Amino acid sequence: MTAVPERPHEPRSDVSGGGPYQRPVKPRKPRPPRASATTKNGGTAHALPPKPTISAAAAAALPPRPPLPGEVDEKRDVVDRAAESAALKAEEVSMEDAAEAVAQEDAAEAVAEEAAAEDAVAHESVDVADRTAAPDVTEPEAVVSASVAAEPADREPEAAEPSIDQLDPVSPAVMAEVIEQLVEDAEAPASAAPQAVVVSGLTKAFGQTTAVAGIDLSIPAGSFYGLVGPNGAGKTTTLSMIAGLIRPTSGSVRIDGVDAIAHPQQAKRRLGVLPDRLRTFDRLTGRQLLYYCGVLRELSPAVAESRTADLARAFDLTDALSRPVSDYSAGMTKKILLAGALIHSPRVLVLDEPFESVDPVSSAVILDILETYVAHGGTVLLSSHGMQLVERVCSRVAILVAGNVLAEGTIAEVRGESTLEERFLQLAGGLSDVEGLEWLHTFSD
Ligand SMILES: Nc1ncnc2c1ncn2[C@@H]1O[C@H](COP(=O)(O)OP(=O)(O)OP(=O)(O)O)[C@@H](O)[C@H]1O
Repeated sequence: MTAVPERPHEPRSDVSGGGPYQRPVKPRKPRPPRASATTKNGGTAHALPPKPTISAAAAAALPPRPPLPGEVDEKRDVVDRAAESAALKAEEVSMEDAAEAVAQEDAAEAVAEEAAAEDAVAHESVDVADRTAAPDVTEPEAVVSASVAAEPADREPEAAEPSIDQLDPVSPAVMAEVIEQLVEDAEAPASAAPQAVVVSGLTKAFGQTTAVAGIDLSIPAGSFYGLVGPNGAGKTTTLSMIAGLIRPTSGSVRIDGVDAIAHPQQAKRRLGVLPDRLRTFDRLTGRQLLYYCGVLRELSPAVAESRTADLARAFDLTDALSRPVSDYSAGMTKKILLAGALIHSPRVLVLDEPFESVDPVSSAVILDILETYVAHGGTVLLSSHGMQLVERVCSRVAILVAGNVLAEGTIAEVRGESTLEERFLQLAGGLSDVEGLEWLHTFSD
């Protein structure tokens, strides 16, 4: 609730008893008919007259405007917004405040009537008197009316868009509060970048084995994110939970804002997945496999066929498309499955060891495809044992050891003064003890 500043009342004796009161000389105009309008808070209120007609004495009976925010050296646009907000706040003042404002208007009206009686000008009407008699005078708009009445007589003519000088006065305390909030908003950092994948407290236990021990990860949209760790650290388990291939023991996974556990189908629509173990429908030919990957992801048959040809060309698999996938090499199988993960152009790619077994030429092609995909807003989350590759292509990395995230951040943050590999070795426990293998040097033949 906002208090309207108290306004001193002009004693009537000043007007009628030969005091300093001077009768206004400004000619009064007939009052224009009132129009009805709907207020912002749903009530019906009369629109303000274009310019209130009030005597100079009545105006003098009301206090001067409070200082405007521009006087405290705020930025002009902040001030404009503050003034607008303050005007809105002024509409929200209570009924008592409105009544008080009306009482002040009454005083102004009495002054004007007194002057009119003295003048014996019967045809002159005092505009404010009519307004006070209006039944909706306690509507919030009425407060604004009273405020307008307090404007100095030499104000510029009202424009369609009021200038800052024409805005209604509000309490300095309210104004200060609004300004403070606006300045806070202006200084607040831009909202954080959207996250493609967010996992919280993610845990997976296989019997007595805790593969993933309650990890938190946030993967920004449009980033190339690396998950590294020694064998058995929990990388595949983590990626499998994110991809919806296995159910977490506890914790949550959100894909592009979708709760992947509550709404797995919606989440999976946004994902392209290259699983670790290359289990697939390997009795199908490469062409059939890609076609079915496409139509299962709701592509039309024509689009699925066309993209199959594009991907086969990119991955150098065109000649192999007619052969059963069971006949493919490990690297070829990896590539056809990667093509299958890409065919529906998902927002997020979850790739478990995408470069494992892939020759350098194909690796370069895959990298090129993925970097372009990320440059266009896609997100890649991959696991890899290739520290140099991760260091080169990823923007962020997490080091997972024994189911826990031991380091996470940008590549520079995680590696510090060392290389990523050195940092990895420090966190993963360094080189294992090779003592006890002397027998290996005594050849059996
Ligand atoms: N289906 C399963 N049943 C039982 N234990 C499992 C299963 N899958 C994984 N584990 C165990 O969970 C732990 C993490 O395995 P995971 O495959 O996630 O590790 P990883 O980091 O991917 O290892 P690598 O680098 O060797 O692929 C291991 O101890 C593993 O034995």
